[in-house]
Amino acid sequence: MSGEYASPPCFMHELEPGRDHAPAPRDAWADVARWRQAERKRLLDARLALDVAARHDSANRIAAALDRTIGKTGGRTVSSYWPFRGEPDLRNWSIRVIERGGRIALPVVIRKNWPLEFRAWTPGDPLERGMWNILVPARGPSVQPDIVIAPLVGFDAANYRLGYGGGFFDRTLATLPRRAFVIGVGYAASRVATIYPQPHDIAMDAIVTDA
Ligand SMILES: Nc1nc2c(c(=O)[nH]1)N(C=O)[C@@H](CNc1ccc(C(=O)N[C@@H](CCC(=O)O)C(=O)O)cc1)CN2
Ligand SMILES: Nc1ncnc2c1ncn2[C@@H]1O[C@H](COP(=O)(O)OP(=O)(O)OP(=O)(O)O)[C@@H](O)[C@H]1O
Repeated sequence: MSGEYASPPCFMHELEPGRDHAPAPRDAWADVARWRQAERKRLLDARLALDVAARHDSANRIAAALDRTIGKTGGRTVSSYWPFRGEPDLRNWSIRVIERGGRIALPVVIRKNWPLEFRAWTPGDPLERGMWNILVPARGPSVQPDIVIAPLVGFDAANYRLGYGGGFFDRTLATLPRRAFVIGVGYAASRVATIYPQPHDIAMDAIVTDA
């Protein structure tokens, strides 16, 4: 199901045609935040309804598309992710990156409202349960990725990403000491017309899906 017909945030009715200037929406962010919350739920429910075979097939297509988008990963550090809540499983792809001479890092939540840390990971390294029970490397150096893969709940035509709502990737990308190439990864069915981007939202350099 596509997201094209989802209802817009409440303030949209204020943008009447024929006005020479639209009034500044009152507390537009509160309306957008409410809309995003409902949209996340709709998109996550749709994603969790996919069966295992469909998800597996999608992950393979995404892995192939990532290879085309990134090219050679030898000598480069790629931030991947440990999948949860129906995200495409890129763990085998991540291992292949290492086999081809690249490095893999995984994002670690240090605390809420704080940038993520990226921690180096190779197969066999011990993992522990971090925030929201996501598995993260138990130790290992903090590294700066050249390429950041940001799993998405939704995305739009201008490459803006909707995540779980913690603001972690936006906060992290805003403070990276060195610019990275940022790729939003998810299912083609997670596309919406717009996520109503806000000043804090940072567009992805590319979106990779199973389409
Ligand atoms: N696999 C994976 N790992 C990841 C991310 C991700 O998107 N995918 N992250 C990408 O950022 C970070 C974790 N971000 C998360 C942000 C919010 C929630 C979450 O469940 N939030 C609650 C609401 C909490 C609140 O608003 O206070 C919820 O939805 O019920 C989970 C993970 C780091 N690791
Ligand atoms: N650079 C930033 N500095 C301070 N606050 C930020 C920054 N980026 C995002 N936030 C805050 O984070 C909150 C969540 O933002 P948003 O709805 O865009 O989350 P999201 O992109 O879906 O989440 P995530 O990146 O964790 O997957 C908002 O309240 C927003 O103001």
